[in-house]
Amino acid sequence: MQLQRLLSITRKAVDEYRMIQEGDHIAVGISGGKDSLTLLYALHGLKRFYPKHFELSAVTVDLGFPDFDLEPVRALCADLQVPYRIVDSDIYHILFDLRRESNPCSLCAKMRKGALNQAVKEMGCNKVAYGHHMDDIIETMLLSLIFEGRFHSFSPKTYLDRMDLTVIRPLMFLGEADIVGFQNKYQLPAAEKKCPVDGYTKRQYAKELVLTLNQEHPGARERMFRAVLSGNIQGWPERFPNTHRKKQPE
Ligand SMILES: Nc1ncnc2c1ncn2[C@@H]1O[C@H](COP(=O)(O)OP(=O)(O)OP(=O)(O)O)[C@@H](O)[C@H]1O
Repeated sequence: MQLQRLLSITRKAVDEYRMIQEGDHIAVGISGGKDSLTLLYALHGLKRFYPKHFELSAVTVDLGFPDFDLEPVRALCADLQVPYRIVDSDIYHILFDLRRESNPCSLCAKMRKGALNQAVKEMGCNKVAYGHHMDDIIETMLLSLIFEGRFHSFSPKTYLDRMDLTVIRPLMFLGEADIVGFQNKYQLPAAEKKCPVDGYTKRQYAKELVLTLNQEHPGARERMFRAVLSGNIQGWPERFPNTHRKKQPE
């Protein structure tokens, strides 16, 4: 995928869900993986021509995984002239050495988000951007259906009251395959994942389920995504379709 296409699809999400306002300071949450590095490129590119001016920073909560090297990410941020902060944490040590958790994902996410939001606030940002994409949204919807008995997925834009911080997900219209294509084309320095439970999670199960459903019923993946968009899911903001590239009110 070309940078131009990435920017166009990102802009569609940003416009239609009014993710960015004049004067925003947005922190990109960087895990080191392909999604968040693609997001960094997307927002860095958008910043150059988007009519609403915003500041961009980047932050990683270092979970403390052995041999996890963030130097290439640091170099990329320096190259793009995006201020970058690494926050050290003991999350790996707590989960895998002390507690020996067999299902560490939800506790890990909770601790990581706490540390990330705190750092973002300290950096003076009012928004934090996550690299979640279309397939993440579909998989989360399926997991919610199967395990919680409700039609739900995370929202494109969420205001966190207690933190006075807004979470945005500008890659929501981008499929994972497009991100892999972008990563390969632009040689993104994605850090190798070291998580012991990778590949054995419920999310992996949902990923494989979507793949199978889509193979057996071509187009099912897109139809599920459309259902999410039009599903009046609790907590989702109003969508302004086709406002893409049209002038928006302040
Ligand atoms: N350690 C972290 N520090 C900062 N931000 C993070 C961290 N981990 C995750 N994030 C943010 O949360 C998003 C979703 O996290 P998740 O663990 O689902 O990532 P992922 O799907 O593996 O994406 P990626 O390819 O970016 O690792 C990431 O895209 C990123 O924006």
